[in-house]
Amino acid sequence: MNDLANSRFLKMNGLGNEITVLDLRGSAIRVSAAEARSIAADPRSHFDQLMVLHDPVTPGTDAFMRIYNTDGTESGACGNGTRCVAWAMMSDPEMRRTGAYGLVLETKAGLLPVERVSDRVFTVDMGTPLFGWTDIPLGRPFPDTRRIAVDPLAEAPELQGPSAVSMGNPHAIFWVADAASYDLSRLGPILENDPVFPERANISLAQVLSPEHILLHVWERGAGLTRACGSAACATLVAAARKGLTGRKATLTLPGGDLEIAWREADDHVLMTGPVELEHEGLLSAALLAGAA
Ligand SMILES: N[C@@H](CCC[C@H](N)C(=O)O)C(=O)O
Repeated sequence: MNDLANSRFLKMNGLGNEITVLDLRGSAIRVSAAEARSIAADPRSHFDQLMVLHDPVTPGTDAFMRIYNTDGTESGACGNGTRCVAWAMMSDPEMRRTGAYGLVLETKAGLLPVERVSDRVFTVDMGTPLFGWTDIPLGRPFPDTRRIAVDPLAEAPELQGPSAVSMGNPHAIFWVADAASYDLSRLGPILENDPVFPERANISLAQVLSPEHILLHVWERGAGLTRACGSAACATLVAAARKGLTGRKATLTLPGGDLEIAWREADDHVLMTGPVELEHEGLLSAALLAGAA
């Protein structure tokens, strides 16, 4: 029997970004890429991101999170998933609970302090954005990552000069006049795999509506078209502010709803505020996991 078979999971979402939460604290079990893909293959536990909780590593933190995409690859950041984990750790009756109003989560990319704003609304301190071409990373030097170059697409040659940002994961933001007019499910996989992104990238189409409001459609690396992406919203606000298109605070409207993003002047940290929803709980399918190497 697979170690994960019949483990309890929570199926949640952050603005429709599908999140499955699995609590492995207190055990030495690790999820393999094949197991993550099996969990994603079951409609009950399907996810854009699987958030796996492990015992804390850094003193003063509440848990270490490993974040898996649908294709089994791992990411250093997931804003919507981090809010879901915070709700689960503070409110799920069967989880070992911690932090009534706030906690600190850790990923391979750093620390993420979270505060509860109301029952199902949380603010995550997503940390400091990085703009250096080696930090993002990009495959070749760009002195100014507010505008980089990708291979032109035959069907949308105007998609050029994206901004590139790391929020603990790589993001490319294309500035467009009408985000909804593009077929991102066709263009996303090509742009995600452009040779300029050696670790691939999350692809955003951003339409600036005003200095306080951006419309955003996101193709997620390793997961595909999603209804929302928290780290993309943070990366987009920061990139827009650096280009002088917005101030340091804006509402980001995604297909799943709104996120409030603020880029704090005092320490350059990006704060993301948004809701979470619990859909159902369940037990991981033993039959599907039996097929995972
Ligand atoms: N949905 C997430 C980001 C997901 C991570 C991404 N696909 C990656 O591989 O970096 C969010 O809400 O931030």
